[in-house]
Amino acid sequence: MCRTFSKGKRLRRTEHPTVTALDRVSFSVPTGETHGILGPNGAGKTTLIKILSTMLVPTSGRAVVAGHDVVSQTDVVRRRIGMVFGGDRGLYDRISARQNLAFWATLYRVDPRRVDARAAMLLERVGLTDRADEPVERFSRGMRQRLHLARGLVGDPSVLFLDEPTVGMDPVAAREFRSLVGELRAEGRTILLTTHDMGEAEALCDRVTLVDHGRVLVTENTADVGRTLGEPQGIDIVLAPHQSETLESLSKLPEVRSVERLSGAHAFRVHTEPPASVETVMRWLVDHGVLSLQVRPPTLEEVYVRLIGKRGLTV
Ligand SMILES: Nc1ncnc2c1ncn2[C@@H]1O[C@H](COP(=O)(O)OP(=O)(O)OP(=O)(O)O)[C@@H](O)[C@H]1O
Repeated sequence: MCRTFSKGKRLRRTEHPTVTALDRVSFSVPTGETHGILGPNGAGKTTLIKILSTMLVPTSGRAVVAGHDVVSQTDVVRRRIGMVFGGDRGLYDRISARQNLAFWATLYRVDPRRVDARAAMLLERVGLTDRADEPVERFSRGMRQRLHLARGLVGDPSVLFLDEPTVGMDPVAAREFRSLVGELRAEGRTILLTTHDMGEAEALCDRVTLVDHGRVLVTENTADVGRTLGEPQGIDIVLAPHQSETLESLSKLPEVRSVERLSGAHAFRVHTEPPASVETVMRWLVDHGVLSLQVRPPTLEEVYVRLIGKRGLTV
């Protein structure tokens, strides 16, 4: 699937400057999977979600959601999906949480006799029953996001799109939100999540797709993505208090890229390069009396930074 946008004003009749937001993107998500779409600003994540949720049409190619084509079967797709955006879009501030949900339930053609019960059930589910009748403008970011999630669930969707749902939330609110997403995942809903938070992707996603410049770089199990790409593993070590010289010599080994201090006392993470040098460094550590050591796969963040990091801060 591809999607281009026209860029700025047309210069001459024949010229159509375009920006390619999605370039031959292809991947599939099995029913019941929580799938993360990761990539830097401008990679094409929102464009992808907009196409899959029928808000945009692809320039070429096709997309199927819940078994239905997003362009030719838009109405069916819309009845099966829910959307949750991060940020301030999509809620009416001056009316209450309950009124917001009743409004959306009506738009989703919920039976009018069941609208109140559905709103009450969703408010309970996202922990907002006590504040249900207050105007949304008084809500914190975390409460707004939980209301967003309730809104996304109004049509009881089998497929849920979450576009940076925890952006701007404090860590406690984000954790509560993730636990709600975990419950939805356990119910067997299919979830497509975009996020810049690698910890969030690691905690929630069965598989991830990394995109950059509108292209898919890799689709892989979250836990295996580093190994699949041959990313270097790390070695977590704990040194005895008298081993400061060992640490110094370790840092100077040609196979050691960096040594990172961990939170525990005398705990460090050794990053090796190339990947095959893990064994050499392990042997060196054992020979130098380091008894607490454990090889661990690269984190998603490490994989991301190595694949995309060089341009991760540019658009
Ligand atoms: N309506 C539009 N008109 C013109 N260009 C657009 C439009 N929407 C997106 N683009 C361009 O398409 C590319 C992909 O944008 P998109 O918003 O999908 O990226 P993203 O990965 O969601 O970024 P972010 O993480 O910042 O939200 C960018 O170059 C962007 O400028």
